Amino acid sequence: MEMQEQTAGWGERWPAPAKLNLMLRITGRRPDGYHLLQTVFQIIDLCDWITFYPAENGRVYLRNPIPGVPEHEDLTVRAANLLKQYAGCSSGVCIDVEKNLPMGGGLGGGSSDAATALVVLNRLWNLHLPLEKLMELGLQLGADVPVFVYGYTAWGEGVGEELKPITIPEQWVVVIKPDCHVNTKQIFLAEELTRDSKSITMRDFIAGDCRNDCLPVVSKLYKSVSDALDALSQYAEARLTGTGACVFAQFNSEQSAREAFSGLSQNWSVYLARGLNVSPLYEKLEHGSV
Ligand SMILES: C[C@](O)(CO)[C@H](O)COP(=O)(O)OP(=O)(O)OC[C@H]1O[C@@H](n2ccc(N)nc2=O)[C@H](O)[C@@H]1O
Ligand SMILES: Nc1ncnc2c1ncn2[C@@H]1O[C@H](COP(=O)(O)OP(=O)(O)OP(=O)(O)O)[C@@H](O)[C@H]1O
Repeated sequence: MEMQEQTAGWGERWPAPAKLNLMLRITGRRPDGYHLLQTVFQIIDLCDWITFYPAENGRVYLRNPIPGVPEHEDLTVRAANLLKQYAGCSSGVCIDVEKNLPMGGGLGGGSSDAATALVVLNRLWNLHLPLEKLMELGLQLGADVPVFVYGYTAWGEGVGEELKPITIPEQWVVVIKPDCHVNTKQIFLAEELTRDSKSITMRDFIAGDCRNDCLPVVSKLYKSVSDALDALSQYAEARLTGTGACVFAQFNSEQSAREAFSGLSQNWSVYLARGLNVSPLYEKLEHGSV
């Protein structure tokens, strides 16, 4: 029995879901240059999958490093090391990331990988850190990490770390990944970016105010993003997630989403997904063995 408790969860696949920013307003800028936002993060069912294996001598390493990302910079490795350092933990881990989410797409894949590492290793290493502490550690890795630790579709303010629950219909979505990587920093540094949007309420958002202030800058700099928006607009209202490059549209029925998906797949890299109110990571934690 004791043995089983020690090994449960190791060697299992844990989901790291993507998010969409259903709206994104920039309401100001902090003295350190970071932008103050209002956003709605919706978790979707497209996922990376992460497996953790015990490792000797406190080593933290990747089974398969992502091409182009040095191992020590990988967000899962950084998350594991941060957790070890904060908790004074001497355990090790070998991390296997099955990467499905496009990088630099505005879907938050790297951030979600980091959040899954924080939440699952907290359990596997028996650290018992509270969720708030994991969110705080996550924020040191990136502005999108806290929402994935939180694990619910949320209304976000601050730089995205002040989160409140919001329940949204779990609609079908079609996501296009244009063939470019958008550099988040470049967009936030752009002179022409609107930084003084008025704050809105959840009610304004639900009534249809879902502008993304990054859209004009991104579609001007990246033609393939504006082309993708045009293509998707033939089926439904198309929006940008985060700073892009991905664009998405919501559909009320699976059939209408599938029609758009098929129509677009010939010319675009497209994903069909479902909006969720609860992260699949938490579904697994509640029903799984850890
Ligand atoms: C655009 C969003 O995806 C919306 O969810 C996030 O705000 C961006 O989150 P992220 O990719 O985790 O970004 P980070 O890695 O924290 O930041 C990348 C760079 O973008 C700029 N940045 C980011 C977030 C923010 N609120 N203001 C900023 O000015 C900073 O220059 C930062 O160095
Ligand atoms: N495990 C990881 N998965 C993806 N990217 C990683 C990872 N570790 C480090 N990175 C780095 O982080 C960068 C951003 O990746 P990510 O997938 O989070 O982009 P994104 O979808 O644009 O995120 P966001 O919506 O947070 O801006 C990558 O280009 C890569 O250099």
